[in-house]
Amino acid sequence: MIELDSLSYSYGGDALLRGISLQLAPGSFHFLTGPSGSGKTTLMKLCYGALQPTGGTVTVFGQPLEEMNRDDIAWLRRRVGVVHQEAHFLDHMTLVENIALPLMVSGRDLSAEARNLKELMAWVGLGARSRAYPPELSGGERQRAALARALIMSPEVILADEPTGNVDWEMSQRLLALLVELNRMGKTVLIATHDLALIRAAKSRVQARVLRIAGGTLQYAGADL
Ligand SMILES: Nc1ncnc2c1ncn2[C@@H]1O[C@H](COP(=O)(O)OP(=O)(O)OP(=O)(O)O)[C@@H](O)[C@H]1O
Repeated sequence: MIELDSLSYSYGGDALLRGISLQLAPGSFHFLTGPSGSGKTTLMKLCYGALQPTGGTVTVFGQPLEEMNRDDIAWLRRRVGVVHQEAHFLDHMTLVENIALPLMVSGRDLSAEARNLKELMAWVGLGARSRAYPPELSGGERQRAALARALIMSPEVILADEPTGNVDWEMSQRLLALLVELNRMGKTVLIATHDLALIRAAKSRVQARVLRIAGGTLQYAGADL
């Protein structure tokens, strides 16, 4: 589904990532951990075509990233839902309008999607907050809204960058439960997180592989986590 082969990446100076090979198989669940600044967000960006590798290859849905044109990248973005570390919303639009934005941009008929949208809002527990404006949301509501927006195009893969970054333990468990449920529905999930307690909590719920980036390379973390 997403395959990295001997990937390296540099923002201009020394290589940040070196010789990284990884396969995200359909339906798999991965955590990506590592120190701050180790390259977790960068690795995710390489997985959805926001960055091109400086060495090695990234293949997404069977197509090498380097051969993709703008239309291919747009197609890829519909199939890969990204929950960004800092979710940005348009403050003058309601929450439901923000979440529906990707549908509008891709020219979908919103009236035909209304039921899906309502179900999605309810599923993330924001049914009653649909008409709220982004500045009125709590941290946990923003994180769930970011997840809903990543899901609106029904992606097959979900890449979530610190999806529980600014929320308390109870809310992080709720977000984790949503991501585990998505995985049970067959979606491929990768979560970047510093939160080792979250990873431990997930172990009883889902068969997850834990990856760790350190010193530019990727290792599978041991059972001591
Ligand atoms: N656009 C950029 N230009 C130059 N350097 C960058 C850029 N984006 C990130 N970096 C640097 O690359 C390194 C890795 O950043 P990245 O955000 O991928 O790390 P991370 O592991 O996700 O960090 P954190 O856990 O703090 O979010 C950092 O040193 C960062 O300063």
